[in-house]
Amino acid sequence: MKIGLLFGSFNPIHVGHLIIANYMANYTTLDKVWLVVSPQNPLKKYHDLINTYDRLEMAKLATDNSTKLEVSDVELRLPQPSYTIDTLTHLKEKYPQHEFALIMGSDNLVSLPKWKNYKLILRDYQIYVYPRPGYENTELATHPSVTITMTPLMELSATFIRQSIAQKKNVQYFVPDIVLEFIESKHLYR
Ligand SMILES: Nc1ncnc2c1ncn2[C@@H]1O[C@H](COP(=O)(O)OP(=O)(O)OP(=O)(O)O)[C@@H](O)[C@H]1O
Ligand SMILES: O=C(O)c1ccc[n+]([C@@H]2O[C@H](COP(=O)([O-])O)[C@@H](O)[C@H]2O)c1
Repeated sequence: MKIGLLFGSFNPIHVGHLIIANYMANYTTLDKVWLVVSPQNPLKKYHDLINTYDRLEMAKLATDNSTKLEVSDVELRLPQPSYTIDTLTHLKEKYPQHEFALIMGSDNLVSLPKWKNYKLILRDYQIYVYPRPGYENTELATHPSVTITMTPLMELSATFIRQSIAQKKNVQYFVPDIVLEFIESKHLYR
């Protein structure tokens, strides 16, 4: 099977993530998309990063009724911070029957040269990129491993959702109802 990997902190998962993942699983040659929950992003310093298990649980709840989206906890068992090349190497060994590809926004394609062993990533993996406003121009866009898609976008971020919850704003529809129920029941991001 050809599996697209969408890496993220998912702090929390929101409809922006789900729209991208579902588009990639249905409108490209990918068969499935795995949302890989990163315990610690190597390039981000959070002060409000909640427990990895709660982030994982919300991602699972959000994708429970999908046949094409799955959640992977593989990075919980790997050294931190989570370097994508290391996770890819691990997955390739563990699932030799699958072909793995990467999914990322054009913002990440611009910063890809800062990632660990990025040349190896480009050499060995296909990358499906969705455009993000302000990040249209990067020479990597024409790299043979890169496919630029026409994904519909929803400019929403987990940062905005966390801040909104802290300000007691109603974030219904930014996250699936079941995720909102989880956040409220555990008093997250207050
Ligand atoms: N609204 C969105 N549309 C498209 N891609 C998104 C959107 N929000 C996040 N992404 C992408 O999803 C992946 C996982 O993102 P991440 O979990 O860091 O979410 P985030 O909303 O950007 O979080 P934060 O605001 O906490 O930094 C990243 O590749 C990121 O670029
Ligand atoms: O491997 C790296 O060097 C590397 C550097 C920065 C980010 N990443 C991965 O990219 C994912 C999305 O990053 P971000 O900054 O858009 O949230 C993150 O969860 C990491 O798995 C990976």
